[in-house]
Amino acid sequence: MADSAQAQKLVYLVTGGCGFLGEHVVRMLLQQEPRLRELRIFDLHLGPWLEELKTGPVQVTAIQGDVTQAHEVAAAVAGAHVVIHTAGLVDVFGRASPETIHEVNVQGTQNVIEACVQAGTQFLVYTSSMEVVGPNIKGHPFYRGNEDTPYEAIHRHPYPCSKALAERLVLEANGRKVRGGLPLVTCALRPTGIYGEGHQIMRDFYHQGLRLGGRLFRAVPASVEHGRVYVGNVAWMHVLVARELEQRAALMGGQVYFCYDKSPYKSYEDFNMEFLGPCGLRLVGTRPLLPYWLLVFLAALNALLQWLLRPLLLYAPLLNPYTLAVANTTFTVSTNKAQRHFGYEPLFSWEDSRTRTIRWVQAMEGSVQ
Ligand SMILES: NC(=O)C1=CN([C@@H]2O[C@H](COP(=O)(O)OP(=O)(O)OC[C@H]3O[C@@H](n4cnc5c(N)ncnc54)[C@H](O)[C@@H]3O)[C@@H](O)[C@H]2O)C=CC1
Ligand SMILES: C[C@H](CCCC(C)(C)O)[C@H]1CC[C@H]2[C@@H]3[C@H](O)CC4=CC(=O)CC[C@]4(C)[C@H]3CC[C@]12C
Repeated sequence: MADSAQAQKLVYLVTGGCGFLGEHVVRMLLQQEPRLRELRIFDLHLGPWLEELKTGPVQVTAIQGDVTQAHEVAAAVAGAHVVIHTAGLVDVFGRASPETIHEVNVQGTQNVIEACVQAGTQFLVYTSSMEVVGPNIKGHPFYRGNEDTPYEAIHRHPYPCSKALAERLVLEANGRKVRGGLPLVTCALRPTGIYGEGHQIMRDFYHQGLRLGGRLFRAVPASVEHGRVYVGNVAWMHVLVARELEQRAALMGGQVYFCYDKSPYKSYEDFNMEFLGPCGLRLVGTRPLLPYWLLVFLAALNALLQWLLRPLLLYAPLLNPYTLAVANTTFTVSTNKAQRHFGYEPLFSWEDSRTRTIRWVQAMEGSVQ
């Protein structure tokens, strides 16, 4: 794939290319992959920003489609050299049913794999998640762990269950013969909590803080550490993996990689304050304002209300037993596997990542709904 005769010859498909991560992957590919001839962006909802990309040297093809529809996926994959599958239903708040989450995340991924096999597409990069590992339902900490750290991964929530199943499908598909007889080469990337421009939960916290007079109230002890990674670095890692898969198929095929960078380990809330603080918000309390037992009670109450109200309306607050457990469990990654296997170094320093995210939050001020 790398020789110069193939300059500007490659066709890439990015599923979920209009999502938070997907948009960064799309823009990163256009900046960092000189061999691109055509970039296909497949998503349930296409963004208007795609129009501006269509004037460049690379053919940008927007495809409105649904990963649960095998024929739509097959049509999008036909003729592609590489597929980056980021599309997924990211729902830990109970907005979608467990069946829908399974259908999109698991069946959708199976459809992508089958489409690659049928079309003769040899390289598949899958966006998995740290949630495939944990935190588990027992709340065991994962402290500075790497891809080989033993951890009891037990899930009940539909989102991590679906990501774990989908990741397994992708890894098991490595080596399958695609049309033409060559082996499929697959790889799964596991971001920790992604942040950066376009991050919906950061947006929600910002607006909540504004509504509360510039304050947010601490709910999680500062001692609980969370792994976070800048969206630009996650996108860069996808681009690099896609680029290196052919040359290093024997090493990288069937492997998982955590997505990491130099972002500091902090609690979820303290980390968010790195951006929201310079935008005028304050985190009140050095300890959680409410005792943990009360949060557990409120989370359970929210779950009950969600269930009771479901026939009438969708009640999906941030606090539920699952998000409380995740937010209260240390999960941090310390690894250099991506660096060893394909030379990954973060493209954005922590200072750059922080500045970019702050600028994005500040730009929102003018457009507060
Ligand atoms: N946001 C985070 O912190 C993390 C996200 N991930 C994974 O990264 C991937 C991208 O997540 P985000 O960008 O945060 O979410 P997102 O919701 O912003 O993006 C997902 C995209 O997939 C599209 N999509 C959903 N259902 C679809 C369907 N049936 N057919 C076609 N497209 C569909 C959506 O329209 C959206 O554009 C997901 O696979 C998620 O599991 C992994 C770790 C952390
Ligand atoms: C919503 C949580 C923060 C609010 C907690 C409360 C209500 C007590 O104040 C978020 C805390 C941790 C987040 C998750 C984490 O970053 C890992 C994730 C990985 C993914 O693949 C998807 C998203 C998420 C599950 C993320 C979701 C929000 C949190 C639970």
